[in-house]
Amino acid sequence: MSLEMAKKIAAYKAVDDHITDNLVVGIGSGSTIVYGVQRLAERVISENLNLICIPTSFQAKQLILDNGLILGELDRNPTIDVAIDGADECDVELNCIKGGGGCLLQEKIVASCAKTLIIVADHTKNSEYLTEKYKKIPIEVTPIAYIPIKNRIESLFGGDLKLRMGGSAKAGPIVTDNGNFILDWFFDGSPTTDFDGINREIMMIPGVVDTGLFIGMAKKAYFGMPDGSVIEKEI
Ligand SMILES: O=C(CO)[C@H](O)[C@H](O)COP(=O)(O)O
Repeated sequence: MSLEMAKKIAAYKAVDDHITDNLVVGIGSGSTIVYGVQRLAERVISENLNLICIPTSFQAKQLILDNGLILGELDRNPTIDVAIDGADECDVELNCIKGGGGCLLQEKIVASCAKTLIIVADHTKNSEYLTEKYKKIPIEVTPIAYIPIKNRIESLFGGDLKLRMGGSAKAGPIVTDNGNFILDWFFDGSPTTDFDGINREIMMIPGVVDTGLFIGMAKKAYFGMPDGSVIEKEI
């Protein structure tokens, strides 16, 4: 089974297991959630569900609108029943690295407002510990502070921070939905690395807006497997 199909079966199962009528639903960002929104839209039509969807990015907002779902906002719906989102890596305790798509800030805000955060991913994201396979931790920063933050993190913890560039699609650095930069921290952790402590220290550095370390936030993860099965991990 292709990676795309693995993403799809994970997202479909998560939506089928967790979505019922009259919920406020957080909609994540990335390629896997696209299938989740497809399934939501199918079920809204076939079961006449009443759902309000809260986006985690410009992409998520467009997905909600393009699929004919009801767009909500945190001002009106600050409590979210269930948020469904992808991840770049997810460890045995369901701690995650997110932000590969550059949307980590709104993703973390929405996750923090959700009673339940569900992760949907293909099997390549399922790890023992963070940075086992995915070797970078995205950090959203205020543009004027990116060099001091880079220097500070490198001297505190080592590794190498690189400003995420737009490549051929954009000259210069990418700018997030919130007008910030992303520093990708290339860092090799181990099963004993204290990512919770590291996250807390990084969050204290002036100019850091948020990190892609989602510690203790997810309750359940669905991983689509090459054989067509879906592995479920729950805390
Ligand atoms: O955190 C994210 C975006 O900021 C995504 O959820 C993460 O990158 C996973 O994306 P995909 O579903 O494409 O693998």
